Amino acid sequence: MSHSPLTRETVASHNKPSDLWCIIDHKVYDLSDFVDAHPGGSVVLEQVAGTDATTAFYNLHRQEVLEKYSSLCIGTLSGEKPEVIVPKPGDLSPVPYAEPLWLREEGKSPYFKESHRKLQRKIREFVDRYVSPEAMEKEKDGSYISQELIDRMAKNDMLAMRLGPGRHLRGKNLLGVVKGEEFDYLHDLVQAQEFVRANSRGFQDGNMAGMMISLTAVLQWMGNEELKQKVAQEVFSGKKKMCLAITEAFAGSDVAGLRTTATKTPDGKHYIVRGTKKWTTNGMWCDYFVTGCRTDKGFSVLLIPRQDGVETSLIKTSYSTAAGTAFVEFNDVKVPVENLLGEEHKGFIVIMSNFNHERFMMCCAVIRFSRTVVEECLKWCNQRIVFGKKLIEQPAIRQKLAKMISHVEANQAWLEQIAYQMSHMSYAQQSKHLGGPIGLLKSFSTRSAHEIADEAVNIFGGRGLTQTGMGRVVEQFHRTYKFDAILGGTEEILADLGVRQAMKNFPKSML
Ligand code: HEM
Repeated sequence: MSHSPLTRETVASHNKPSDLWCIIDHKVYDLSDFVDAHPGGSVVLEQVAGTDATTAFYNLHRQEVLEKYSSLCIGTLSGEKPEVIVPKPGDLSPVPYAEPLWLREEGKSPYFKESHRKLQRKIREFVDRYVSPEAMEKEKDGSYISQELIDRMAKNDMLAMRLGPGRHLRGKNLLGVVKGEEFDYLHDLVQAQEFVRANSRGFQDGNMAGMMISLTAVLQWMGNEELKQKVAQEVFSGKKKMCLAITEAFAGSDVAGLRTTATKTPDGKHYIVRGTKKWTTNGMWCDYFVTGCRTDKGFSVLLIPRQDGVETSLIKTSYSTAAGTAFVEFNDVKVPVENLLGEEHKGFIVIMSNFNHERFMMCCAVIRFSRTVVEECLKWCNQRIVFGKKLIEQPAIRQKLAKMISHVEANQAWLEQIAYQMSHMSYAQQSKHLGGPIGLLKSFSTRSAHEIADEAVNIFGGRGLTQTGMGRVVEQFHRTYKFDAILGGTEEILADLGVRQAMKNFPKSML
């Protein structure tokens, strides 16, 4: 920090490549030692040497660049005040439409009560402080989630919370603001949407998505109570990791086409599992695989611990390898019969039982990520100057934004309504009445994501195709939104499910 008062005149005198200062948002930056390291080159900095470069800077950079390089700042201009809002961990975004309506200062909601608001604040701060920095790093270098973050989440019951409401939360005081017994699907929506704000799609799945879709099967269907408690404790405490291994190269949704076999040993004490699985999220580092197998009279689900004969290799997909997506091979793996989940040959129901929750989580996520893309576009359009005016001043751009905002708000409203219904229905009622609507919402919200990604890239131009800099989030969304359209049931299958379920409940008489 400089000790003498900083004035615009003093800054103007530091206008040479070897002595280069400039002003950004009323703050003075000494760029003399940074000129040669600047990713945008030295020439552009020399062009603004000694001047107020605020407009030029925000036309090309994200605010986070200034936070990263804060050491270059030597002080604030005497008598002036910075105007740019720098968010603190936990803050809501001041950008219109960047938060769902219920979260805005003026926002009311028939659904969200004080405990939802309290939980939202706690999780936002946690994500800003601990999840986002790691997520950005891992998304980039493709390495896996740290044990430190897993431990931190486990300590705060966040792993258990992410399985949704249920008996596993009994007796817990979640983040000190919600009793486990009171945690409903609106709390669930809150936690899911807050975690997505780390804006790292591969890491988002790398952050225990495998556990979210597999441990439920163990809790609900494992017959041996002692083994169930042991495994649940290991996973909720973050000591062991679990994933769901159903899809194969041969078959995805078509379970009848699976080729992994589980054959009982003559003494009836074990199964011998042989086969392969593909696109197993988190498979690279998991200790347990909830695995779909063909048994002699049908389909069965087994909890397979990692052991000799289980091999995992990394599959590179469009998102980061931080998700740990694996090709899994079971080469004559011996599994005790106690590890069977549900009844032998009746495994379909075991797999089906978590579909609604999984898809609901995916809706929460893709709708929240779509909203962030809208926020990015609004910020960019307000910041970017082309043909002498801000992008937002172009009517064609405003049309695009209007469409994107409408998709997000409509989907969020539908999502909240479904979460409310889920909170007031038994598991059986949910299965009967909500499988279709959740399927339709997932299908529709990923179609919306398609529209939003398309418009966002057009708005950002080349930056929407560039993995660093201003368009980073838009580029990533455009590259990865298809994960939500494919995983957990494709758009077509889910749209069809929505209509078929409606027809099942159709009155018998002609209307
Ligand atoms: C404190 C001052 C500055 C810092 C720390 C800084 C840092 C950076 C960084 C990290 C990048 C890489 C892209 C990104 O992450 O956004 C970049 C790119 C760039 N910078 Fe700067 N910069 C500064 C000031 C300026 C100014 C004043 C100008 C121009 C007038 C400028 C022009 C550019 C250009 C043209 C690029 C390439 C951007 C693109 O292709 O989108 N920079 N800068």
